Amino acid sequence: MTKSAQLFQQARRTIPGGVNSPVRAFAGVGGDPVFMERADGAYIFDADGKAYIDYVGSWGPMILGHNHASIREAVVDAAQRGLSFGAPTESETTLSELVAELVPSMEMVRMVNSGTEATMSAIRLARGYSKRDKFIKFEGNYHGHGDCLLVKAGSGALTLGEPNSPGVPADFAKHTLTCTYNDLDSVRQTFETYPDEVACIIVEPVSGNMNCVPPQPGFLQGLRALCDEFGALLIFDEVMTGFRVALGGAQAYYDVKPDLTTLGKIVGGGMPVGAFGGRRDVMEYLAPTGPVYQAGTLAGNPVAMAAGFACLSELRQPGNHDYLNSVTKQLADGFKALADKHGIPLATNRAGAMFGFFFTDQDTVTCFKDVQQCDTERFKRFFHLMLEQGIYLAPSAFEACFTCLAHGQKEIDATLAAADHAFATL
Ligand SMILES: Cc1ncc(COP(=O)(O)O)c(CN[C@@H](CN)CCC(=O)O)c1O
Repeated sequence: MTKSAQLFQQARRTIPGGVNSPVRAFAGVGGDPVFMERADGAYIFDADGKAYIDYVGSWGPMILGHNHASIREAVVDAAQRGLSFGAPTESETTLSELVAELVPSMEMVRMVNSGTEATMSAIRLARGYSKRDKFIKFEGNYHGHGDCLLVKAGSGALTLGEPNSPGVPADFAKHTLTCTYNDLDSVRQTFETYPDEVACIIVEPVSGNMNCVPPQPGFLQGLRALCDEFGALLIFDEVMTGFRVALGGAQAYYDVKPDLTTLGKIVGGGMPVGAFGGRRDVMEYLAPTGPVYQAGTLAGNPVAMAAGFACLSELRQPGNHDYLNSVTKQLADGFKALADKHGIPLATNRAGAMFGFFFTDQDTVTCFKDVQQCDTERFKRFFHLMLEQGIYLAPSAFEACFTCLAHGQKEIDATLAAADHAFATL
């Protein structure tokens, strides 16, 4: 028995499913999860010492590559002054100012501990500010596990086939209105059905939780116009796309300005950080300046702030996003060319430093229903063929692949060689 298998057997005795987040459990691909022990650059190493080229990157945060010296040194330096004070520190202002500089729509920022906290808080703020109860989300979008958000969610919930999670009272779900991604008519119809009741739209400006599905031309601009027409706030959930699709996020890439933005993952550089922010008049409605309550013991933790600041300071260096885009294009185009070579129907999507591939003969994949028609059984076989060859993809057909600055030509060539073999063997 491998050490990873032993660790999994032991973990399941005290941790549900042996994991602290369901998508890690390999339920979407079958087999047992691989226990990892360390990571460096583009590589992650399992408990048995096997190396993998990593395209999960801790589900997005590791855009510099693992164990980056500037983040590690910042964390060690901050930790030497104490881990947490429960009092304001300069480090929170320093990171908030950097976020506001890189994402100008975020005039004010509140730090939290996860993407889920960011989205649930942003929705509460939008509801409090607008004095409206309903909000619009999209099928296949995932915004964390807040009760009102686990309605036709993507990501883990989709993989586990329980889009409407038990434990969410119907009264919570009834105010969540679900529309079709890339379908502005479905949004207009919903607004017209509830003309003065919709507080906000929350959207992944590039979907990454039904695998990678970018917005069709005009979709995000249309959501902006509909929110303005019906007096709702537009929330971009950039937990995944923030600083990844472009340095300024998907809102910079597509030039659409939301009222609120949620962040996670990269903003913490691998430490537990989420954030939400936006228009000053809206954000000042938040306690203690306003009546909408939100709080957190470890929010703005100085060690985590140091990690996030180091990560963004490094990432913003000139040329980095051009490099990430070129790596992502090479991989997506390479997968497509190799699938064609082997007569495997495959569609690919990409946006900035994220990409996805779908086993389907559809020309395009633009919404949840398109994704549902894809061959997930073929994905499972492909996933394991790649894992055996030392390529660590997201263990779900409904997750995107993430590139990082440590992915060099050697890693790209090795990944495409492994894909060539996997496509030939499918
Ligand atoms: C767009 C978007 N919004 C919110 C979240 C929730 O963030 P967290 O609470 O997991 O930090 C996420 C989390 N993403 C998943 C993977 N797609 C995290 C992985 C996991 O659940 O373990 C997200 O992608």
